[in-house]
Amino acid sequence: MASNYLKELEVALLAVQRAVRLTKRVFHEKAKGTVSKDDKSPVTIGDFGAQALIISALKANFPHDEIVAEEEPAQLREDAALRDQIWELVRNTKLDDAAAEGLLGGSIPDVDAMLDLIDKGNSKGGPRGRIWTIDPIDGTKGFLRGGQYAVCLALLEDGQVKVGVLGCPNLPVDDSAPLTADIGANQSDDEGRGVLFSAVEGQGAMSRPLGTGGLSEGKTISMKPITNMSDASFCESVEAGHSNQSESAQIAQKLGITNPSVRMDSQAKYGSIARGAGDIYLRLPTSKTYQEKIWDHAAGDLIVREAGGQVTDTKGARLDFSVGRTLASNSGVVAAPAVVHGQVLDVVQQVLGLK
Ligand SMILES: Nc1ncnc2c1ncn2[C@@H]1O[C@H](COP(=O)(O)OS(=O)(=O)O)[C@@H](OP(=O)(O)O)[C@H]1O
Ligand SMILES: [Mg+2]
Ligand SMILES: [Mg+2]
Ligand SMILES: [Mg+2]
Repeated sequence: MASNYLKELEVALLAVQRAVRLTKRVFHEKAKGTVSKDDKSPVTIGDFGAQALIISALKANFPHDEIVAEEEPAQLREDAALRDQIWELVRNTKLDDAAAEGLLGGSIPDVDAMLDLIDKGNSKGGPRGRIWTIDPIDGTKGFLRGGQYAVCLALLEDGQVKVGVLGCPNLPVDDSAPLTADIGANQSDDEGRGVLFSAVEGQGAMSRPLGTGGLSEGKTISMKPITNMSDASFCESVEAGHSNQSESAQIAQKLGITNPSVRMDSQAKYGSIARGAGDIYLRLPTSKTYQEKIWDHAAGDLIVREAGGQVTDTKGARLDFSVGRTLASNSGVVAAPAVVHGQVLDVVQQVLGLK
C-alpha cells in the first residue's frame, strides 16, 4: 500500500530545523572553519556538523535506508582541531522542544561516532530502494559571503523524489515578500527571516517559519501565474562559473523579460519560485564535463513541481535522480510555472543551439 510519508516528512522537517540551528551559529561567527576540498570548493565546520546531525536523525528513524550526502570525513580524520570544533557544535545543538528532539533519536556518543555518521552518506545512489540525499549547506560560497544558503534533504524511492525539505535561514518568512538577493543590512538580526519549504509527492508544497523547536503550522504555496512574460524575472546562481549568465541574458531578451535577474545562492532559488516570489529558475551549463549533484536539486525539484511548476533540463527531460550521485544524464535546469515552461524551454533551446 502506498505510504503517505507522514513520518518521513516530520523527521525530515525536524532534522533540517535542528541542522539549521547549527549552521546559524557558524554563520554568525567570523571564523567558519573553512577548508578547501579536492575540487577546490569550500567546506566549513557548519557543513560537516549539519551532515552529522541529519544522518544521526535518519539512522535513528530509518536504519535501513541508504544515504547520499555531499561531505566525506577523510579530511577530519587527519585534522584533530577541526574535528573537535565540529564535535563541540554537534553535541551542543538541540531543538528547544524536548519531544521534537526526542523524535530525532539520542545524542551522538562521541567524536568517532560522529565521524562514522558523516561517512554513512557514502551510498552510490541508484534506481532501487529508499535513498535519502543531503546537502548539509547548499551554497557554501553564499554562506561564507553572508548571503543565501539552504539545508537540503530529500527522500528518493526507486529513483523518484517522494519527500523534499529545504531550510532557508536567510529568506523572509513572508511568502509574498519581494525577491531580493540581499538579506538585509543587519545580518545579526534574524527577525522576520527563516523559512522551511517542504513537499510530499502528490500532496502539494508548503512553507512555514523555520523556528527553533517543534513545527508550526504550514501554509500551501504555489507558483505565481505568469500572465505577461515581460513582467517575469529570472532567479539564477550568483557564481558565473555555475550557470552561463550571458546566455541567460539572451534568453531573457528573446522572451521580452526586462527585469534584472535576481542572483542568489543555493536551492533558495527553487523555494523562492515555488512560493511565487520569483518566476523562473535557469541553470545553464558552463562546462561539458561538470555533472550536477543529486543533493543540489532533489528537494527543490519536488517542491517546485508540487507548487505547480515543471522542472526539466535544457534538453526538456525530467531530472533523473536514479543514475547515481550525479544527474549524469541531464544537462542544466529549466524550472518554470507549468503553463509557460514549454515557451521558456523553446527559447532556451534556440539560444543554446539545441534546435
Ligand atoms: N561548475 C559548476 N557548475 C554548476 N554547479 C556547480 C559547479 N561547481 C559547483 N557547483 C555546485 O553549485 C552549488 C551551488 O549552486 P548555486 O546555484 O547555489 O550557485 S551559487 O554558487 O550560489 O551561485 C554547489 O553546492 P554546494 O557545494 O553545496 O554549495 C555545488 O555543488
Ligand atoms: Mg549544493
Ligand atoms: Mg553543500
Ligand atoms: Mg559543496
